[in-house]
Amino acid sequence: MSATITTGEVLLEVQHVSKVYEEKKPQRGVRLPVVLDDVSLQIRAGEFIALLGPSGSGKSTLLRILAGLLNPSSGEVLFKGVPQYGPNSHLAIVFQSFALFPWFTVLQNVELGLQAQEVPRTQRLKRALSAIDLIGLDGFEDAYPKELSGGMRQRVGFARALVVEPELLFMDEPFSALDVLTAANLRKELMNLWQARKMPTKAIVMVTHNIEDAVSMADRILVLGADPGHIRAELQGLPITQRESKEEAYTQMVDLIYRIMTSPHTSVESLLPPEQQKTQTGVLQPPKPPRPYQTLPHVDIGDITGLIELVNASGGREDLYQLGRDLHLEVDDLLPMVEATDLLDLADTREGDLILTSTGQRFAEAGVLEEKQIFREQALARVTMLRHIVRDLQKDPDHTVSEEVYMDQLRERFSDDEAWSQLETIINWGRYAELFSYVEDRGVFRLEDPETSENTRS
Ligand SMILES: Nc1ncnc2c1ncn2[C@@H]1O[C@H](COP(=O)(O)OP(=O)(O)OP(=O)(O)O)[C@@H](O)[C@H]1O
Repeated sequence: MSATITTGEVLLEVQHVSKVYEEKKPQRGVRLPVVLDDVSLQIRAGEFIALLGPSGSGKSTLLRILAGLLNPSSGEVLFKGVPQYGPNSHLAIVFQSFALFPWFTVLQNVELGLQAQEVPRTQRLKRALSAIDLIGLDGFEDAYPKELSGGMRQRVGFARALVVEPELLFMDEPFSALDVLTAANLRKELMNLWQARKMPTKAIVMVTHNIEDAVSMADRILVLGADPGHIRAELQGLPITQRESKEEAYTQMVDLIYRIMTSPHTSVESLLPPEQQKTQTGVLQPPKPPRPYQTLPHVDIGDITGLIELVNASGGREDLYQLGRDLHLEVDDLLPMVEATDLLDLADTREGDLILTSTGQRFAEAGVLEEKQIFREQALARVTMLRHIVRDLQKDPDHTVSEEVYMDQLRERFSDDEAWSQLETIINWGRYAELFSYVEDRGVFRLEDPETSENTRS
């Protein structure tokens, strides 16, 4: 699927790119997950693109493939129509973690960007000083990174990227390690430089977790979906004059993206207001069908309880965007919690709202013991592997079963890491529901009281 809503010269593109991370030592029976599946994207001169998507949807992988830091497993990367292999010298990246050398000064860190290009010493110095000046670091040339605040360090990150005068600037969550005010300040300055064309960069691509960053900065917003990673929706950004939180169009756009991201299995088209369906969107992919097996969101019970209680306090229905704000959570952190409440049939999502079911309402109003009882009933009814573990424990003469039995099943469906995470969530939920105990050093599940758990037999 290709970009369709912008018109400048195509600088960089990926065509039908897929990615599977090969293991150094492949293990038999372990499934290698497809991280990106048939992604095509064009980056055009003059545009600022934001890549949004749930955690694990492959945003950083896509950015690294575009930058030539990672090879796709299939598909092509083209720079101005020419196939690319290896790092692209026409672009620079700013990372979340700043990635500065602590033993070099600000000036030396910025100059480093030019050393690889073999720019003569005097020119290097001139260009580094001018990048330092541009990004507001004047006076800090001789300081070491440890003497600088997070915001100033990230400025060094920007100066080091801009000193090479890249045609494309990539940013991987550039503001997420900064406090709110510092991030807002740097964001504003960057946008001023970009909009006033004070930097030589022709296009910017930013990976972000923050919907508001995307809406306030980007000309085009790509929302990735997961399992496997793909471009789910392409939305035209707002005109610059409407990119402020007091504007109605801004609130509507943020709300729409929230709705898209919190409804991973709903067609984006059905979430769009009719007037937007034709005018403001490009590619809209039908949702990937849910996996034919269950995937548990990794969420603590306390978070599920807190979310349900908060929605109950708002009368049993609350806007997801508002919930994210109340809980100070990015959509990526809210999404697994919403999925968990949906999986346990405690709440449903509809039109961007989270609505408690009658069981969810009972759960919110219950005391601790009853809450646990409801959780146990819901978990047994809805979580297949928990039900299987309890059934196997009841059948076993010692009421003990090894975790390996379930890890073998999980490894057939998930990567090794994800299989362990799935098991960990099953253990947490099962322990809370008092369905079994888990003996960590032996890696076994045990039925504490086979008599009382008789009623859980399925
Ligand atoms: N070097 C690697 N080797 C193996 N798997 C990897 C590697 N890097 C990333 N992955 C896996 O690829 C998937 C996508 O990761 P990626 O970091 O691209 O996603 P993302 O959308 O940027 O996630 P996040 O928002 O959490 O940073 C994840 O499941 C991750 O575990």
